[in-house]
Formats: sequence, structure tokens, C-alpha cells
Amino acid sequence: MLRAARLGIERGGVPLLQGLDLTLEAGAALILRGPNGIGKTSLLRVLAGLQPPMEGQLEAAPAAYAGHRDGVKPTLTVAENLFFWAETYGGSVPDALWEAFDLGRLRGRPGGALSAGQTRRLGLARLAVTGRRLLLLDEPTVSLDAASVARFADWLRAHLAGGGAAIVATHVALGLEAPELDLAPFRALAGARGGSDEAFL
Ligand SMILES: Nc1ncnc2c1ncn2[C@@H]1O[C@H](COP(=O)(O)OP(=O)(O)OP(=O)(O)O)[C@@H](O)[C@H]1O
Repeated sequence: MLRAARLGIERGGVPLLQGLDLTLEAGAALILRGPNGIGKTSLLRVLAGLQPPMEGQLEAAPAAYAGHRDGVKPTLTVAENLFFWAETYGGSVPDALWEAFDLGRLRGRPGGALSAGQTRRLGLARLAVTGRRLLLLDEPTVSLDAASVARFADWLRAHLAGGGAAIVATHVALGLEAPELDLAPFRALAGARGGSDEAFL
């Protein structure tokens, strides 16, 4: 589902990571570890196709990327947000999703009137309506309470059991049986030269 060889990552023209080899098959997850600022978000952005790699080869299935911003449309209701995304991606809104993300009683509430945790639950529920099997998740549990973390972990396990795959940057243990990749040994050497980072915003 994803294969990268000798991947190098930069941000804003500054080299961050070098020499990364990654392979992810259907049904598998990988947890990214590393101190603040090492480049977890930047790596996920490259894997999602949001910015080009500095060097190396990358082949990846189309991914659903969940970054720090939830992308919730404030004037649309929770249900309208989900149906909008489902339509955009050509997917559907599974009935089980309302329970999985505890959104049933919030269906009619405008996105702009949700709490931080509720907004995050809606942002994560969006993953489920894209129909994309490869998930790239950047600190997905931020703002979630313990019950919501457990519910999300259950949903993610089911996604993997159904042939999905995920790469997750997280400082919170999700209880997944997944290998962890510490990015510290891949820190770019001082003086490594970056390429173009035109797509960076
Ligand atoms: N918009 C930006 N412009 C320039 N540099 C940036 C920008 N955003 C992040 N960086 C820098 O890129 C480096 C890697 O940041 P990144 O967000 O990928 O790290 P991270 O491992 O995800 O960190 P954290 O654990 O704090 O989320 C950091 O040194 C950061 O300061």
C-alpha cells in the first residue's frame, strides 16, 4: 500500500530526515515516534502528497490524511459535513459511523458550535467516509477524552482488520499491535542540501 526508499524530507527548505525506507502492507499499521520538531508531520505531509520529497522514491495508494486541522465547515451541520465529504470522495456515510464516533446526538449541530473534542471526532469520522484504505494520521487523539480515544482505537483496529493500513504519529498509546519507528536515527545530517519546497504552505 506504501513503499518508500531512501526518502529524504525537508520543511521550508531545511532538511529534516534522510535515508528512510518504509513498507506498509494492507492490514498493517506503523507508529511514528520522535521528539517534537523531528519531522513527523513533515513526513506525513510528504506521504500524503502534500509536499514533494527532498530525495528518494515513494509509491503510495491514495491516502486520507488527518492533520492538525480538522477541516470542519462551521456553517454546515455535523451530518452535512459528513455527507459533503462522502460526496466529495465518492464514498458513503456508514450507519455504524454515528456510534463509532459518538456523533449521533450531534447530527444537527453546526460544525462551528462543537467543542474541541467533538470537532476532532467529526474530523476523524471524515476518514471513514472517504473510502480510502491508507490513513495518515497526525496526533489523531488530540483533544479526545479517554472514552473517545478508546472508541477511535476500536474503529482503527476494525479498519486494519478490513484490509486498511495506517501510519500514525502519536504521543499517546493507542493499544495497536503495530511496530514503532523512531525517527531520531534518520535526522538529516547538518549540511544536507534541500531541494525545492515550492509546494510547502
Ligand atoms: N511552516 C513552517 N515553516 C518552516 N519550518 C517549519 C514549518 N512548520 C514546521 N517547521 C519546522 O520543521 C521541523 C519539523 O516540524 P514537524 O511539524 O514536521 O515536526 P514534528 O515531529 O511533527 O513535531 P511535533 O512532535 O512537535 O508535532 C521543525 O523544526 C519545525 O520548526
